[in-house]
Amino acid sequence: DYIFSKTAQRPKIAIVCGSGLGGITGILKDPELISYKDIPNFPISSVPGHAGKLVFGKLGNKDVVCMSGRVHAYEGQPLWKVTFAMRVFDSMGIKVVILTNAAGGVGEKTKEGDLIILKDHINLPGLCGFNPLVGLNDERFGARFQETTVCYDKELRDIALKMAKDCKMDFVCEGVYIYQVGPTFESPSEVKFLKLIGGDMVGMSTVPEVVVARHRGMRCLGISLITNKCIDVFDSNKKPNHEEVLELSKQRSCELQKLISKIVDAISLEQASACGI
Ligand SMILES: O=P(O)(O)O[C@@H]1C[C@H](O)[C@@H](CO)O1
Ligand SMILES: Nc1nc2[nH]cnc2c(=O)[nH]1
Repeated sequence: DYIFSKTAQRPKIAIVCGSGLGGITGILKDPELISYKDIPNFPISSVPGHAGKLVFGKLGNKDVVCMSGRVHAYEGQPLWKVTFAMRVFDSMGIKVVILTNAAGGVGEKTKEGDLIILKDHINLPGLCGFNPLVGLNDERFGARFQETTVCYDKELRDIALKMAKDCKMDFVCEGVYIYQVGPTFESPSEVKFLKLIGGDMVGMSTVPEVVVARHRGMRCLGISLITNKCIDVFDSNKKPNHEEVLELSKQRSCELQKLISKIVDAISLEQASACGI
């Protein structure tokens, strides 16, 4: 109610901006900003590169809302707060959520600067009991047992790959994202393990949000920017750090904005509602 009292825009598409990836808010037409701190109960990020505002506006010919800044579990927030925005989006009538993140490349398939469309994820903490759907379930908001066979909408993934091909972006492909809570970056042995279990990239966000968004029936598309290669050799002098993550995000932000704009243009919202999702 608070959000709708502040804007007359009624978007059906939400975009969650990962670390340093909030630049897309700068290309929205007729932007209207709402600070997280003014929205009742909305959690505020403490991480550099996560601004803390909802920005409504037009991307091409469609209304969207961008979440510039997200909270992560490693900030000490419970998962219901980490995923709170998904419940807000659902009550606003959002049908499609595009989630971006900065991630470390795990396998040979990824290199710095690649944009990887999430084909699937491994919810490592979820498998060990740290899942946003743990707790009493209110059937009005989704089933007790949520299936996760296709978390990342096939039609949206195909659109993303086609748009990347049309734009000759040869650094875009699909991959599997592993969620770990953080805030530690991975040790070399952990990287070997992540590779072994089938991950292409690893990050500290997105998956809890997607689990809740799917529980609410919203269609999801995930895009990882590979900001660094995870280090799987012992005694390396190279160390991952948040500054290099933000630097790479800055360098690739134009391409990511272009890709998201094309995807949003190509999304058919009519088709989405015709499928009942
Ligand atoms: O919000 P995202 O997943 O883009 O943020 C990543 C994970 C950590 O928050 C941070 C590490 O540099 O970037
Ligand atoms: N877990 C994790 N998250 C990241 N976000 C950006 N780079 C990384 C990384 O190497 N590991």
